[in-house]
Amino acid sequence: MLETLKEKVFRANLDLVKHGLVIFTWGNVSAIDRETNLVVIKPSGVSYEEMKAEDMVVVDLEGNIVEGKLKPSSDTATHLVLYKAFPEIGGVVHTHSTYATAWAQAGIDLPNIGTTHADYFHDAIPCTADMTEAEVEGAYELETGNVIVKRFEGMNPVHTPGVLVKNHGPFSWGKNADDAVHNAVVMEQVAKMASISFAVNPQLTMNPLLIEKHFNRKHGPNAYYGQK
Ligand SMILES: O=C(CO)[C@@H](O)[C@H](O)COP(=O)(O)O
Repeated sequence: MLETLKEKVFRANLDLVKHGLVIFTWGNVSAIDRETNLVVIKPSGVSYEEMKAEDMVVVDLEGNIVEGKLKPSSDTATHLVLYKAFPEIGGVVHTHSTYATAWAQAGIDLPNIGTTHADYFHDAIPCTADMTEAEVEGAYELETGNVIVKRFEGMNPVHTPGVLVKNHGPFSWGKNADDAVHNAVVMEQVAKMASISFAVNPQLTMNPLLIEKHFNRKHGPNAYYGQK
């Protein structure tokens, strides 16, 4: 079932390697079929070199395996929370990419201080709060999703398609798996740029007019970037 989506999710997982976002098996991509509400996700702990499209696992929104010989990603419950909370999204990515993870470990929001950031993320990329003992000792991956959703109260997940899970790493999302991977690559790049910028000048500023200009030129009703 969902063979086409399995192939897309498989290719998207390989793109994490292509773009230098993962070491070993440190990452995962999923996508949802909104007609059936079934999610396709990579198997846990399988090297990208050995992975095949038919290894992708199909689960329902409660995490039950609907099809697949292998165990789904250990982060599956987090992906599922995001699909339930953000009906606009179609794909989710988690990595331990170096610079975005470093910001997550630093425990602060990744500020919007450049047009590269503003082209894809309207706001600062938020960092979640510390997880409580109950959250860590409980259904950890489920609670990881819950702390992301709590951090996004009052925020638009389409305008800011990513988050830094404190002391863990980045999650990104998009309209499909490829879009989620694209946003994961941008998150890593703008985290790297911000790290260098702050090292050069800790007193950074950003023109709010540039944020609106750059975000709106790629998003929304009057977008004009590319061949639109
Ligand atoms: O965050 C982690 C581990 O801390 C995970 O992202 C793994 O690094 C990938 O796990 P699988 O998807 O292979 O289960």
